[in-house]
Amino acid sequence: MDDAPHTPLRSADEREVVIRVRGLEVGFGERTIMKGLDLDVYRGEILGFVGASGTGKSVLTRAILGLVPKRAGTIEVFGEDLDGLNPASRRAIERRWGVLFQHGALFSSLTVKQNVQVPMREYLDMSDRLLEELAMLKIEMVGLSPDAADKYPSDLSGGMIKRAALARALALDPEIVFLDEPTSGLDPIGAGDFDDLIATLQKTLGLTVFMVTHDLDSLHSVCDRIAALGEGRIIASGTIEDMLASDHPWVKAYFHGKRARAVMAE
Ligand SMILES: Nc1ncnc2c1ncn2[C@@H]1O[C@H](COP(=O)(O)OP(=O)(O)OP(=O)(O)O)[C@@H](O)[C@H]1O
Repeated sequence: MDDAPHTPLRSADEREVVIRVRGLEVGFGERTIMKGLDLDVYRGEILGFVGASGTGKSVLTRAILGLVPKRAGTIEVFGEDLDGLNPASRRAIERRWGVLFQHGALFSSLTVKQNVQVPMREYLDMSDRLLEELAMLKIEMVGLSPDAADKYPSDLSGGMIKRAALARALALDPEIVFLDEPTSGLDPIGAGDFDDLIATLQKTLGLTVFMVTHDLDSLHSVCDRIAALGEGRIIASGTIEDMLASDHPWVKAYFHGKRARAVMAE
């Protein structure tokens, strides 16, 4: 195993790049979902990832996480090429990210606290007392009351499930969190509260957040940068102002559409 400290990847303007994707190609059978896709994610930013339904936002997220195979290209996380890692180094990288999948994906037979403890039990060797304390800390961190800890997912509201899933994603103090449509299914107030929570955690913990979202409110209120996926690659990226200035027809329709205008007017 290569234990030498890695020199962080830097962008041209000296920002640290925590995820670098180059020339990525992913497909299933005869279908190519993305090809020649390049993307940089910078440390400490909230990157909102948009694109029409079915363009491959979840597939890209899963490809970065190593859950779907790629046909070509490189994916570097924290400066390490994920293809070149032995299993121990790979686990060490995985410990440094947390994931909130689209539907929360909590284990229904486990309580909230037990769900939060799953990654802790897998990666950490600690006493039951410490596991208990750490899990309660994460539950509190996402704004759930202590009595939610012993509830089962079926006893929780949609917003509480998202928070519990976020607590589990934060279980190992990750540097990056991947959120796949975290506000889908929440009412606007619940979605706004969740956005505020993400923004607070990003500031207090210095998290890098990779967030797939259709939620224009989230894009406006919490994202530092936005990347749009279409035609199997990144068709536009930058601040909300950059997106508003884009000539790409889909980006234009999305950011200047009726719903976008309503959000801008708020
Ligand atoms: N395991 C798989 N096998 C075959 N096709 C797949 C697989 N996973 C995803 N796809 C296909 O890849 C395409 C992209 O799917 P993906 O879920 O990434 O879209 P998305 O941009 O996240 O969409 P949405 O916004 O609706 O969630 C879809 O056409 C989907 O059917």
